[in-house]
Amino acid sequence: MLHDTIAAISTAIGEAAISVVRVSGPQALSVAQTVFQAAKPLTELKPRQAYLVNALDSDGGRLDQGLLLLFRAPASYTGEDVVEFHGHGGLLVTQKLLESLLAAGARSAEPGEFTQRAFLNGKMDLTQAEAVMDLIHAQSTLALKAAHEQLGGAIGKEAAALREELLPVLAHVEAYIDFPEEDISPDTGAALVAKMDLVLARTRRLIDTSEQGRILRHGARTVICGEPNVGKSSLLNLLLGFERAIVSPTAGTTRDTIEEIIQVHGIPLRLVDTAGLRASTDDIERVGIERTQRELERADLILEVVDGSLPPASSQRVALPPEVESRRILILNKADQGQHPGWKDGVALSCLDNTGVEALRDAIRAVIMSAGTLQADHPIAINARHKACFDRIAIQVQAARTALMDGAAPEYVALDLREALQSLGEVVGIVDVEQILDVIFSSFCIGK
Ligand SMILES: Nc1nc2c(c(=O)[nH]1)N(C=O)[C@@H](CNc1ccc(C(=O)N[C@@H](CCC(=O)O)C(=O)O)cc1)CN2
Ligand SMILES: Nc1nc2c(ncn2[C@@H]2O[C@H](COP(=O)(O)OP(=O)(O)OP(=O)(O)O)[C@@H](O)[C@H]2O)c(=O)[nH]1
Ligand SMILES: [Mg+2]
Repeated sequence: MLHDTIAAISTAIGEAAISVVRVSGPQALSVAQTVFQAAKPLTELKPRQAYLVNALDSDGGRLDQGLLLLFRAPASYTGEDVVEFHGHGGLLVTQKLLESLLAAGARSAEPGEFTQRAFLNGKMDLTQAEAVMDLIHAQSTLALKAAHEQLGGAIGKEAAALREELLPVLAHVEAYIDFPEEDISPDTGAALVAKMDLVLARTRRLIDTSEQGRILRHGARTVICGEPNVGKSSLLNLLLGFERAIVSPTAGTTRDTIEEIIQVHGIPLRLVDTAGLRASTDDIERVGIERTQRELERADLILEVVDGSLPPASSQRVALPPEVESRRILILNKADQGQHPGWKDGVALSCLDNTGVEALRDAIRAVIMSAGTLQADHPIAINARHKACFDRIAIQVQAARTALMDGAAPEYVALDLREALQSLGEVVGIVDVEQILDVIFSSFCIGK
């Protein structure tokens, strides 16, 4: 079990109005007793009630005055005794407070260790612990919604439901192991196959949400491309709302790709501004252009910018493979200079006077939504770790199904089913998690 007591600064490091330092573990109250001066011994204070106390530094000198909040195990975030101090948000005062708690016997918490303890103490399953970080990292409304859903246990419930479907199948098959003289009858076999098919369909539906998960967690890969000088960097700056990329009348200004995350109608986009596409003899520019080509191949969305005031010419257009055509939006920039009548479609826009941006946002949403990967009404979005587990589950259930259909011995069918159940346990962290815990929690913030 967890015998030591951990402490960390749980708010961002920097000057702020308030900062929170927290302690969790069996000695949380005794450690805090050394550091905080309250009217009564901490054990006599009411849990979950704020008290104004003095905080002392490690030499016993006055350090800060702030609010103390305590939680008694198991009714806390971590499931352990927890003491929080909400002090003045100064860099030095907060750091000294942590040192004082460490001197009083707490150990510095590792990244994610509070949430890891919440998981280890059964306060949440592994998918919920992961959702805590998704929630903190969310950069769009839809990502936030999916994180809330997962934090509420949506993926854990799906895993539990699949387990409930699979367990009776396994029990049934195992019953035949004990009676080797009896074969599984065709009727029973068909019923078991039907149940496995249900599990397979449900598993595949979950796997299908991993693309949505990728977009919500990392943003839809959006490439701004076009000839030099058409206004690609101006468009990036316009969508971002600040001057991120250098804009200049010199063609070939942008050489390297520039990436930023923005939100359009609740959808996160990882926006990539690229080097203008043209035949170039400049080595550096050529590398930039090759990079653009690679980005185009893996893009979820392509914003192709042309100067709409000029007549359409093939040199203006970016040659794209047909399969990405449905993901392209043609943007006729420089609408302030008038639109050449030769352009038949496209979204007219002016980076100079800000017109056409709303139409572009709508077009972006339409393209992303029509790809079918994002579903606003289906906020479940599994991550790469979940996908690896569900992929295995699908393979294992499929193998059990094939074995059963082929009349294999029930032992073999049972083996595959047990593996599938094992993988289901991994999703929520019931089994086999020791090695993955460090990987998951090390990506957390300290103090979370
Ligand atoms: N000050 C502060 N704010 C915070 C947190 C925190 O730890 N401290 N949280 C964390 O990072 C989040 C809130 N999450 C929390 C989740 C459960 C419990 C808790 O005390 N659970 C008990 C009692 C539940 C109840 O009374 O309904 C339990 O689960 O038994 C506390 C915070 C965000 N805001
Ligand atoms: N009139 C007008 N000028 C624009 C508009 N958008 C951009 N420009 C100008 O066009 C020039 C090129 O803009 P950039 O955004 O640097 O173009 P780019 O496509 O990123 O160019 P490269 O990085 O060289 O490929 C600059 O002088 C901009 O001020 C617009 O909507 N109207
Ligand atoms: Mg540029």
